[in-house]
Amino acid sequence: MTSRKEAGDLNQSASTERLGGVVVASDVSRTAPANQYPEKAPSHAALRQSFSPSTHLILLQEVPCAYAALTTQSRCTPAEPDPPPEEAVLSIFDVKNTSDHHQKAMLRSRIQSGLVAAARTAELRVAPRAAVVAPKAARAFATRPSVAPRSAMLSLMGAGAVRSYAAEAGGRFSRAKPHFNIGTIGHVDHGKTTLTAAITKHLSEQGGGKFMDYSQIDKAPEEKARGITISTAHVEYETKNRHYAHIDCPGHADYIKNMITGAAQLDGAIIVVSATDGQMPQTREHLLLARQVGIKKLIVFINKVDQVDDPEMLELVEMEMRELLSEYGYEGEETPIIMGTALAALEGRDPERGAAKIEELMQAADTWLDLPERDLDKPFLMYVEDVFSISGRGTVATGKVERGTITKGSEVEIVGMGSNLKTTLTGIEMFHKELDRGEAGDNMGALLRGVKREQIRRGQVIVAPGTIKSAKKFTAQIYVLNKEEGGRLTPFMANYRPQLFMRTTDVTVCLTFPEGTDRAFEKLVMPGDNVEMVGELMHDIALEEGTRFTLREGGRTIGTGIVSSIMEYA
Ligand SMILES: Nc1nc2c(ncn2[C@@H]2O[C@H](COP(=O)(O)OP(=O)(O)OP(=O)(O)O)[C@@H](O)[C@H]2O)c(=O)[nH]1
Repeated sequence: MTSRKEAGDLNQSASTERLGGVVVASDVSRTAPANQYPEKAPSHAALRQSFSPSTHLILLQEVPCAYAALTTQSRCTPAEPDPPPEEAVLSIFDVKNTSDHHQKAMLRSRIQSGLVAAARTAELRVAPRAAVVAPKAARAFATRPSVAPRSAMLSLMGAGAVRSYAAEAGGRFSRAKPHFNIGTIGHVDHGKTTLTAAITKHLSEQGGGKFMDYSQIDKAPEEKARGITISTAHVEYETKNRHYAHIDCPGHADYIKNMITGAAQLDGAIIVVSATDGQMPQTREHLLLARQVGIKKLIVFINKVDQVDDPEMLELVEMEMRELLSEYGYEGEETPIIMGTALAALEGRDPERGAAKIEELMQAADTWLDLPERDLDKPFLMYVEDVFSISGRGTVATGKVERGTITKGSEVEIVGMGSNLKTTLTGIEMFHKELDRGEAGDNMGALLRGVKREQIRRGQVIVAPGTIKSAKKFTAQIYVLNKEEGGRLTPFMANYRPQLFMRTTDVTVCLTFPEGTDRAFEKLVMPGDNVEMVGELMHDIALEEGTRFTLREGGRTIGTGIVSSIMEYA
């Protein structure tokens, strides 16, 4: 058992991150003196001591095999497997003494993707406890657009609310206005969250939704302390013409993965650039990702103009943004660029550069950002993002409907990760309201008949039966990010194994050159290259021609790609 002192050391020197009240301890082995890795990881009880009693600690129970093997190798073992639910610890023991670079990178990616899943597991675990405290609390089962996972967790803990199904919450979702998924992207601290709050404030004054202040969007207290957004937050508002779901994408480099998942759901985006800094590395990276995830048009908001006195400086930022947009395949000359101050709009001062600019921004959104073709006529496909057990109702999977429509009572198939399970969709809900029909673009919850919680996982797809297959091997066109875009500094060769992120899933992929490639054994792929490669996945996922994905290694994005053909189905 680790002593209180050791646990305290761990608190200080291990890289601990706080995710909405959840403490994530990583690199625990780093706390040991060099060459003396702990024989055993600190116990749950020891970790518990090092954090305040009010901190919610959870355990990542589903330790991936590779991770388990590697932790053994580094002579760390996961924390006690089954601590009391409300006091579990998510302990991540990074590996210091494995020399296998690829395995290490893979491990890191797995850890990152495990965080959100773990937070969600915790959220479900606290639900029954909250129910005891407040049995009559408002019952609302939240799909993704209205409440971010992390904020949902906090509201569960704070207000004692319990997840339940929409039918119990009452009301029906209105489709009076066309729906648009918009988001704020851009470099860290350029003002994305402030702008999001300012938009809700402005529109709420015109009756277009509810004002969400900064702290409601940028929710967790820990996060406020660090001043960075960790998870994507979802907000809902309306203009005269449209209903918007808004995703505030985090700008911090560590959380690009979240941004990728968030950005993948965007129909259009507002790229926020601070007038003081101009474009920064993440401005470029987010632009590239926006293009790769199929966002056709953007609007630029040059923020913090109150801090720049020189009009020439503003002109320069605008000019550079237009050039950058063109460089990344956007219509640089025509794209609306609005200059203002989100903070002034939020604080209700300087109306000319504040509120008026938010109005201009939303008008540009209504007119410049085209409503996407919803692919309504194609066969139904939804990526599973979260899975919940709703007592008395059954299993609900949430996610974005990629294409097609679905009505209650339809047959569906769950595909990917070794599964092709047929079932019936018995309920659909969105924004806490029940619907008879779900359609492309919706973020919906799907109630599935006779499916156990363990039978469906994030990363699988729910589809019209027989319309997509799970694949293991494919060819793809890949763009490898260069140094300026935050990519690798060095080239890689065949058999490179980064982590492939696609919509709600990630899996290790082995990249080789297509058959017949001249001198493939010595061929190098340089940062900045565009290259055709063959990818073989560690496990199968639903794939088809045109599927886009992102490649990451060691916590950073190294490339993006698009599937050009399927070579082998699962
Ligand atoms: N002077 C001034 N400050 C602003 C303005 N907009 C935002 N800020 C400040 O800039 C800082 C960062 O703003 P955020 O909205 O948190 O930035 P963000 O892009 O969401 O940052 P991350 O969530 O960390 O990616 C905050 O201190 C804001 O108060 C503005 O128009 N003028």
